[in-house]
Amino acid sequence: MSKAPVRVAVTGAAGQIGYSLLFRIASGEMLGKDQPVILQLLDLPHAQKAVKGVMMELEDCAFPLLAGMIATDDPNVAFKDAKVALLVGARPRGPGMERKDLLTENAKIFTVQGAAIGQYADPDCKVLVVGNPCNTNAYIAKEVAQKYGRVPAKNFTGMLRLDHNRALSQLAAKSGRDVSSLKSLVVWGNHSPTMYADYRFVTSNGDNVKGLINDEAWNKDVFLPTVGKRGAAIIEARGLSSAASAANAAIDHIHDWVLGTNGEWVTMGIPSDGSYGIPEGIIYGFPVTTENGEYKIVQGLEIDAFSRERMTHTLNELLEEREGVKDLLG
Ligand SMILES: NC(=O)c1ccc[n+]([C@@H]2O[C@H](COP(=O)([O-])OP(=O)(O)OC[C@H]3O[C@@H](n4cnc5c(N)ncnc54)[C@H](O)[C@@H]3O)[C@@H](O)[C@H]2O)c1
Ligand SMILES: O=C(O)C[C@H](O)C(=O)O
Repeated sequence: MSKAPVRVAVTGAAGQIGYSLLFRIASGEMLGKDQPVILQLLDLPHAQKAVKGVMMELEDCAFPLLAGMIATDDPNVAFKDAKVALLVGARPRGPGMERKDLLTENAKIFTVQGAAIGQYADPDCKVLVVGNPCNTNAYIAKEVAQKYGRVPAKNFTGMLRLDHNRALSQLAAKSGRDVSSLKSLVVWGNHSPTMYADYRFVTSNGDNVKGLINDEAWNKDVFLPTVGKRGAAIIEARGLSSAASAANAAIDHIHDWVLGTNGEWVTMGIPSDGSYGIPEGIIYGFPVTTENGEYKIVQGLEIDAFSRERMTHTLNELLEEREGVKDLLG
């Protein structure tokens, strides 16, 4: 018997990430090749015509798993009964900006959408915030949604997966090992240049990759800055922020959360439970494994002095961002 369709809400549906994302969701790459989906597309009133154009293209793909779609400018309609919500719609940064420069402009979007999710989404809705600064926007949506007591705080996540994937590619290139052989990477903290891509535990076919590379200066002077500043490098090269790779990371994040990682680690930005000394509730990149639709933080990792310093640095930035949105949360 075929499965019942799952409602997937996507905001910013007329944007550049939306254009890479929607076709892959509809083709089954996110929730599985046997899972029909109904797309609930949110964008601003002036973008509705463009959303209709994207829907025409989706129709023209004749995806067998696309069981329906709606377009709306009303968050309460877009999130109704959604089991997955991808919060992409927000202003992207331009050259010379940091992601946190978007905070005041984009933060209000996530108070409205957090309230809509809290009231109307499926109580088990899995929420991924992509719009920047994504950790703090996820924090805002989570806090606002908690006022309604329906969708639990743990369901609000931010996207660190693009950083994780970027780091994997850099490590594969440096070590000469296949990207698919690399296991146990984590990117701690904020989706910003302060993030800490920690390759100390990475293995490839049983070999420790840090040992294989054996070049501490490369870690500090090349790897960490390359991963941390990759978003800016793409803006500089393309004149626009990353889109296809961001959509790909969103697909990976939800795919693994829903369908499981078979014991392997991925990085998710999740509300801290206090693990590794990160204050409870902050949305922070952690190593997780997932099973049956639930994530679990990988525990017991040794945190050396260098790592602690980097983890605290990125935490401090998140604490500052939280302070910056305090008034919005009342
Ligand atoms: N977390 C990450 O790794 C990551 C990666 C890439 C981009 N991003 C962020 O994703 C966001 C979207 O990027 P993009 O390139 O698709 O931008 P874009 O400008 O191409 O598209 C954004 C879309 O969002 C819509 N929008 C704006 N406000 C909205 C609202 N309140 N409700 C619904 N829709 C709204 C716009 O009309 C537009 O269609 C940006 O904030 C960008 O910085 C995050
Ligand atoms: O860097 C940006 O502003 C876009 C995105 O967050 C990225 O990392 O590519």
